Amino acid sequence: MIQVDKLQKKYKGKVALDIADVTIKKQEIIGLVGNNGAGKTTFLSLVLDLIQPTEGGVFLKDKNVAVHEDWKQYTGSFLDDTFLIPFMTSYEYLEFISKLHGWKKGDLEEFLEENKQFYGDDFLSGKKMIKDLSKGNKNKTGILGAMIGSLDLLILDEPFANLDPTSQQWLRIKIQKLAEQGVTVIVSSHDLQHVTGISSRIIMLEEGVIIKDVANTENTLVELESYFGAKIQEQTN
Ligand SMILES: Nc1ncnc2c1ncn2[C@@H]1O[C@H](COP(=O)(O)OP(=O)(O)OP(=O)(O)O)[C@@H](O)[C@H]1O
Repeated sequence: MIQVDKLQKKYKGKVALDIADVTIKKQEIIGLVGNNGAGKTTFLSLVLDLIQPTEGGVFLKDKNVAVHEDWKQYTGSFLDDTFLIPFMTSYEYLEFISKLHGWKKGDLEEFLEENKQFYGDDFLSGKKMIKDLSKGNKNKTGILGAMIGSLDLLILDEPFANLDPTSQQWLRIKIQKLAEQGVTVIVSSHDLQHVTGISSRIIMLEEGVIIKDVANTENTLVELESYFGAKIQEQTN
């Protein structure tokens, strides 16, 4: 599904990301972890062709994302508020995205009915523009927008942040269901509980380099917590 080939991104000569080679298979749920500045968003931005690599490339279904556009048809993503349209209501935004994917009104209504536990009654029927929504409801709008279309790949940056506990649980179940249906998922998160709760594989970045790439097992959460905990010791010593 995803092939990363000698991917490097430098900002003013300083390496932000340097990944020699990574393959992500269909239906994997990748939990991308790492401290602030580790390179997670840089990696996701390169996969989504939002920034240009200094070297190498990302291939989705064997096609370089920087050269071909096919991947846009089957890739849903939400990295941050810049993906939203601030002067639209949530419904207008989702309707806009659904039209881009060739959905009819009935398709959107069905999608909303299927996912209605994720949003409150007044969330989609309200007249509030996205710019006036709470941070959590903005995130819900972006996450729902990312799930519209014939998804083969879903990419979410910090999706659990600002969501209430019920919505966080809903999202965990939803991501796992999507993977069961054949979707490949990459979730970047600082929330180790959530990320190990859903992922099949954990990739850890540090200073732009992959330092861990392991199957997620029952011990992974404890291992990650002790790894990041040890950083405090290193900093205080
Ligand atoms: N536009 C930019 N110009 C210069 N440096 C940048 C730019 N974007 C990112 N960087 C640098 O690249 C490195 C990786 O940043 P990135 O945002 O990918 O990290 P991250 O793991 O997503 O961090 P966080 O957890 O804080 O979101 C950091 O050193 C950051 O300062």
